Amino acid sequence: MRPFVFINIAMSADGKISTRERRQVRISGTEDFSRVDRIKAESDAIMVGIGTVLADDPSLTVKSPELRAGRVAAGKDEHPIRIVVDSAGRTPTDADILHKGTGKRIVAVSRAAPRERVEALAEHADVIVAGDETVDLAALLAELYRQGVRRLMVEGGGTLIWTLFEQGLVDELQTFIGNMVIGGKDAPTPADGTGFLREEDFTRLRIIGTERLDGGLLIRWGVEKG
Ligand SMILES: NC(=O)C1=CN([C@@H]2O[C@H](COP(=O)(O)OP(=O)(O)OC[C@H]3O[C@@H](n4cnc5c(N)ncnc54)[C@H](O)[C@@H]3O)[C@@H](O)[C@H]2O)C=CC1
Ligand SMILES: Nc1nc(O)c(N)c(N[C@@H]2O[C@H](COP(=O)(O)O)[C@@H](O)[C@H]2O)n1
Repeated sequence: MRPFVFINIAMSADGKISTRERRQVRISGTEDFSRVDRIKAESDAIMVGIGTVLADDPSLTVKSPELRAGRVAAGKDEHPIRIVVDSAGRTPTDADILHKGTGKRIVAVSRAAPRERVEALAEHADVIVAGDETVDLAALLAELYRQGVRRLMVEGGGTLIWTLFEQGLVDELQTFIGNMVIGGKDAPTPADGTGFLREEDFTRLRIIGTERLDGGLLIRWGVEKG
């Protein structure tokens, strides 16, 4: 068993999620950031890859006091569990995700992570070991389910999202398309990694909702199970 896994990603009209220098840029406007805050508050956990932590230093906290209060009234922590997928245990111990806001954090590492890094991270987060060289995502999701996570939001970046699609571990994709062009053949996209080669392997999607926001477009896609 695994949680319901949905991805939320903001990309430019030309399909980039940041600049070629991997510098975080504002693609969403206030309307989309409010929506992101809502779907974050509705999730049990929120997950990013180590590339996103190193590039953006996100806190992944719920920003609205009303949404945080709603979670507490429902008997939950103020913020969803925050998870970093980090094979080698490279998360900086002063990263915002480990310090901003209350509640549980998880760093998922592989068995190849140096012991001193695991020990340092264990002072700030629960450490889950899954996989030999890279984090075994299916095993991680099974463990999260065992710990009570039923709804998991994935915020990026492109490498983690690609692997989740490659392994058939995604149920829904929410793509916000902002009204700008970023350009650059090396700028990250929503699903990087190696990509599929054969048409029969492509992940097939169906539109389950659309909405105009911030001069751009939100598309919600369901993943066709085949
Ligand atoms: N516009 C948006 O909504 C968002 C944009 N971003 C952007 O994405 C970029 C970061 O993306 P990436 O560099 O691709 O990093 P990423 O956040 O996808 O992390 C990838 C890293 O996770 C680790 N990892 C461990 N096990 C793994 C597994 N089984 N599968 C995949 N990865 C595994 C590896 O070290 C891998 O290099 C930044 O430029 C950031 O600004 C990130 C989040 C949201
Ligand atoms: N939804 C969305 N729109 C954008 O325009 C973005 N640049 C991002 N980036 C993601 O948001 C994270 C920031 O989280 P905190 O505000 O620190 O909680 C960042 O790391 C990206 O994952 N997202």
